[in-house]
Amino acid sequence: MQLSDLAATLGVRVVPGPEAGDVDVTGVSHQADWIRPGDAFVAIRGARFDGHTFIDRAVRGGAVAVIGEGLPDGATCPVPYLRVEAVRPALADAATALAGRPSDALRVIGVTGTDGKTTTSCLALHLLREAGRASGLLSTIGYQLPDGVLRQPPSHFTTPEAPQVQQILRDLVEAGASDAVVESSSHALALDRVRGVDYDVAVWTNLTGEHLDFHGTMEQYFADKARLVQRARHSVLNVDDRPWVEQLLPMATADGHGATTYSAEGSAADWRATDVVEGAEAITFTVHAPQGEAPARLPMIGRFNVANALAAMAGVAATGVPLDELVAGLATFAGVAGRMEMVEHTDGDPRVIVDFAHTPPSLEKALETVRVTTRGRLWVVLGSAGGPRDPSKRAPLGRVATQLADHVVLTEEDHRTTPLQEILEEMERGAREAGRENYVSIGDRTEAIRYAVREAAPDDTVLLAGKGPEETMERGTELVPWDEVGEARRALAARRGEDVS
Ligand SMILES: CC(=O)N[C@H]1[C@@H](OP(=O)(O)OP(=O)(O)OC[C@H]2O[C@@H](n3ccc(=O)[nH]c3=O)[C@H](O)[C@@H]2O)O[C@H](CO)[C@@H](O)[C@@H]1O[C@H](C)C(=O)N[C@@H](C)C(=O)N[C@H](CCC(=O)O)C(=O)O
Ligand SMILES: Nc1ncnc2c1ncn2[C@@H]1O[C@H](COP(=O)(O)OP(=O)(O)OP(=O)(O)O)[C@@H](O)[C@H]1O
Repeated sequence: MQLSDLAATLGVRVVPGPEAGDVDVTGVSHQADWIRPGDAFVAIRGARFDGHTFIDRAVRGGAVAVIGEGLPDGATCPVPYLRVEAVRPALADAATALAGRPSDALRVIGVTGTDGKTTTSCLALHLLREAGRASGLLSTIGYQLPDGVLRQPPSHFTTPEAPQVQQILRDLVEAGASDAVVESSSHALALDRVRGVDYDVAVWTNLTGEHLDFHGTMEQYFADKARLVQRARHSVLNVDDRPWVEQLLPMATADGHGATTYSAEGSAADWRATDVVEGAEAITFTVHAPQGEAPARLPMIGRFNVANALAAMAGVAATGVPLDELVAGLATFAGVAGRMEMVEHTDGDPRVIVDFAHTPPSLEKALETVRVTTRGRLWVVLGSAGGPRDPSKRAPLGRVATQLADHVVLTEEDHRTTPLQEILEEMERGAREAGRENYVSIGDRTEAIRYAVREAAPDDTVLLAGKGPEETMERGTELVPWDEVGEARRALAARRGEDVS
């Protein structure tokens, strides 16, 4: 694409560099180290750096133009400069145009919400594939083309920046995909990372207090997430997500857009689940849909996964897949790593479950649902993240854990540069304020897991909460490899007296 055409797309004029004449722009990046020859570099003023500082590095990497909100006083640019009003929308618009607007050629289902995004996205992908659609996924766990291989984009976001989003959608189109599921975080919606995505369907799971360190207030968090529902031609909304659903419905149906509702808790809705039976390894229920009703089996544990299943089914149904195919697809879902993942065990071992719940509401739901299928006592091992993460959830996590589990082991979870002792004390305070004393604090997570697994009886369940599938632990400024399921396996082996040194 010629730079003059890109400038026209962004509605701005080019400030020429020392060389006269137009240039061909072949890509775009906001990260100087990722620039390939022919790219435009987008200079973002961030929290830590001004991207303009990296112009020389980007040009050495082959950048042929720079897009930004204005050069710093006295600075010059060795290549043409496009001055825009707002740099993040420009990054998205440039990336979308350069990728050839790939989402126009796809049916796109966007999934947002505080909890359940990844599970719902993976379920939706599975249902689409079982219905015979060549489909892809962009999610916290990585991205998948129709070949089903899980790949990682260069930055580890739920939803990466616009150039990667658009590149992945482009790759999907080139790989022959007809459908895409895009897990769309509130950060991505607020920071215009998905601005160029043309959503056919928006799926909303729920909204609870999280990420307020970024959004500031619940109202802003809601408004940022609601952008997805406003943009999509059809929305799938959770009527149990009060009070937000009342505000969402009119937003979703403005501009002649459609909406369907779902409820896993027996409320009136287009999609409902009744006769829910939670088993040790699967949940069965009757699904009531606009097309009729059918018995369904979901091979997962966790009552909230009924809501995720309804959300995914309603989202995929909105793209034209019939109910019988959805129900058949549900029965063959293999689950998502680190979400209610059961660790294999032998007779005499307690049941150990690894789950990603890291907010007080999701921990509450996780403990409630695990309790239903626990014959003996319920243990939970958990921590709370430090550094920039919201400190206000530490005491509620301590309270919820000690109120709903019989035994609680408080431990580390990415404390970063926050003193671990400070986090443990806040969680202990939450427990004490609830009048609970059923906890111990063991800072080292390996030791904490070994303690709970060793002390638990065969009928007990040990829930390892908060780390889920994460592959690293942030201790101080150190990033150490982490494998929660591996830790659980070694703890079970140690309990059986095997050598795990
Ligand atoms: C709050 C937030 O989202 N900030 C984002 C912001 O960072 P920042 O303002 O600190 O940027 P900066 O590091 O000062 O750099 C400014 C510019 O210089 C560039 N730069 C910087 C250094 C360098 O060596 N070279 C270079 O080119 C950067 O690429 C950037 O364009 O812009 C950066 C560039 O894209 C993002 O990496 C960064 O995400 C931060 C690291 C982050 O933690 N984001 C998380 C919280 C996030 O997005 N999470 C959501 C939700 C997850 C969930 O649902 O749980 C997600 O979608 O993952
Ligand atoms: N519908 C739901 N309601 C409440 N809690 C849920 C729901 N679905 C999943 N959870 C809990 O949240 C955890 C994370 O699930 P999942 O990864 O699907 O959500 P997410 O929204 O993608 O999370 P994140 O934004 O942190 O990546 C699960 O391990 C489970 O404990």
